[in-house]
Amino acid sequence: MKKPKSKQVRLQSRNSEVQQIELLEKWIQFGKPESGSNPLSLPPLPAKSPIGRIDDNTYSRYAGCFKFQQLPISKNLKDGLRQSGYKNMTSIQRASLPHSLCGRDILGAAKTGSGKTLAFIIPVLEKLYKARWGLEDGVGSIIMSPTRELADQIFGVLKLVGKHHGFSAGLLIGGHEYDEEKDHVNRMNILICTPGRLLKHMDTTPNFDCSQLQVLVLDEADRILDAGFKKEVNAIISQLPKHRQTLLFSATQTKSVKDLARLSLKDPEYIAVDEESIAATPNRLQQKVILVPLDQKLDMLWSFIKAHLNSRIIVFLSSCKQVRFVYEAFKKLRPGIPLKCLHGRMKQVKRMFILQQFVEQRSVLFSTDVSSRGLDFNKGVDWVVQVDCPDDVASYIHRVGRTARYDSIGRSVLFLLPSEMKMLERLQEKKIPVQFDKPNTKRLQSVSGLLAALLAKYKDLQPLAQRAFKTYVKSIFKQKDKEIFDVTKLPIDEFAASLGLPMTPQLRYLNRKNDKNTPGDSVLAPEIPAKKDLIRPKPSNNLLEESEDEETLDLLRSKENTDGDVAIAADNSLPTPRVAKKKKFKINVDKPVGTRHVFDDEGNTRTPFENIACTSAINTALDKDKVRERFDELREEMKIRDQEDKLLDRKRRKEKRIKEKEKYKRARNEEDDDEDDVDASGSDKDFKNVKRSKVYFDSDDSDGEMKDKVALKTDDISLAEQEELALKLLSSMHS
Ligand SMILES: Nc1ncnc2c1ncn2[C@@H]1O[C@H](COP(=O)(O)OP(=O)(O)OP(=O)(O)O)[C@@H](O)[C@H]1O
Repeated sequence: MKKPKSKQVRLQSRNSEVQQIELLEKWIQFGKPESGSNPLSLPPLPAKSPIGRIDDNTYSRYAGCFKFQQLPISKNLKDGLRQSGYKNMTSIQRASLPHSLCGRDILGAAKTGSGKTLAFIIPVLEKLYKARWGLEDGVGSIIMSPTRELADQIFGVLKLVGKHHGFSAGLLIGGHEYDEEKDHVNRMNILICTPGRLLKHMDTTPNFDCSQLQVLVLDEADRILDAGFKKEVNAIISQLPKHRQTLLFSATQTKSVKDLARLSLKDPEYIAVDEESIAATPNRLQQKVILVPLDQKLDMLWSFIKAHLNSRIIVFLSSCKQVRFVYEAFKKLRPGIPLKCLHGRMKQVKRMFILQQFVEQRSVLFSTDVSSRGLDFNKGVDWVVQVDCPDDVASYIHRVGRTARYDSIGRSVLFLLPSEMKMLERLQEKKIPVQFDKPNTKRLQSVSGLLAALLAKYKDLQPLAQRAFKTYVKSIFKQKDKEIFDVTKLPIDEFAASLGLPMTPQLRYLNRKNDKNTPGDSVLAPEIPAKKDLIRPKPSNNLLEESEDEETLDLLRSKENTDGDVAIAADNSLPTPRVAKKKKFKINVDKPVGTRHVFDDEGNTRTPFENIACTSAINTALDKDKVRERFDELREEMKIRDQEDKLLDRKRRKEKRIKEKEKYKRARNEEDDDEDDVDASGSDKDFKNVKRSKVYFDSDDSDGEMKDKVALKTDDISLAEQEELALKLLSSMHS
């Protein structure tokens, strides 16, 4: 067991810490680079020149130095860096650290894989060290990342290089136990978080206080500051003190004055180390663009995977649904290399597990843009394959940046449709050295036939293929950049066939009525049951495991579906599961639904009412008008009661829906508060909508049930009452 330090030893170490901080402060002040200067333009320090204090008033130069050991940073950090294998600084570290260590705000841009993480972790640790920050001081620094995986990775680097510092650090991301975080968050000095989760703590954790914040870091700053996170980030910033150091880093930096004004940066240093460089992407990255018709994309991908069975490959597709279909279908075709998939709808634990497996094993990872930013697979990715065109050049840069990191080599290939060739121009305009090639079709292996057979064999795959088809076309339809993404130029039918679909699902928003292959509305009309008559049974298959409910609901509640076309029409190619809705029970006083029959003297059946009313009438010669009058009265009475019942029913349904919504909100807050933190570019936005629709659907469903119950109840009451009233009527007539 470690012996507790004696009072004297503690005093000594405190004194030496104070002295070290004093020395560091003086050293930093002495060699402070001019604001706006570029430390990269300075010559390196002569070999074997002294480091730190030279004499009483002179210190060594640190701006322009090459080694971490030459920086005015604490011994603890130097030890941490050395033990983690970091010796020489990368360009972005050399350019930014002399400024950030002086406490200046930084707006840093450098290529992917160039070491930006250390460029912000070092000033964070040093600022708190020099302020002698302790447990009781609370949150001293916040590091925000757009995705959970990236936050986790930053946390790992912080733990590694900061292990000799005594700061407490916490990872606040969705998918973690919120209550556990809540208990510890107030004792954390450094928080690494996604915006949604941080805001949640700001809003709900008692005594959560960031008023003493010293340093705010936004990694992938352009992403965090874009529209997807705007609300959260504005709310967070409004709760942070203005007097702080702010560091913004990204490979594709924002220079928008509006964005920077939101952050109240003070004379920030603009550090763009690669501005002069020929390429905006890593030098050791070989980049290819190939022209692939839409209906050959999967053939090309399959052939590519078969030709690179001993590689680590990331395949980017545009949506979760694309990812799931291609992953499931290719898995069944067994290419001879492990396949994995990653998207924003997966549970956090599973996401982390998949990433871990991908690092450990040569495999193919099918992914959405959730893994396009910041992730550093330490064993290296051999290939980045972009099957679907990225939204823009920035997205391209981040995707290809998953390979060729630091000093390793890497290769990437982008599939472009003939209609997307404008993207090639855009890449070239941004100094991205891509080599354009025509694909080698001789080695192309066609999989569409195999996919069709798979779809016929595995019914689970059919809905996946349909969704992949529809989501892809819709994503192109929704793209703003029509110069690149033109849905009218897509060979829709060929594309559907290439996924193995026997018929092209209908896409009404494309107005393809005249298309031979896609039956128009009028042709489809008799085939399609009205939406109200359909209840899609929940698919019971293991392919639709995680978040399948949401997907099913998404399908049911998608815009297309609410418009009453796509989901149903699309199923024209498949046997549409039709389940008639339960009939609503209605009370008809004129024709009671009572099942009890009595027989008259001639053996004719009579309903209870007839029996009571008519027979009595015959026997007692009742006044028929009086009877009719009384019946009318009763009918009116029934109507009023029916009305009351309906109101009561509506009120109950409303209350139930509110309860459901509240329950959902609570659950959503706890589990997925930072859907926003994951890739707002589609997949995770989808997720939000889907989750929402789940609740509405659930409540609708239960409403449906309730309606039936109420109707049955009304029926029960009315039958009983009918009898009771009839008896009353009898007695009144007798009297
Ligand atoms: N000074 C250094 N010496 C050696 N390796 C380094 C150094 N700095 C960073 N690295 C390594 O380089 C790799 C990329 O670093 P990092 O993840 O910080 O890049 P990045 O610029 O943030 O990339 P991205 O833009 O994709 O987020 C990591 O594996 C990291 O360990």
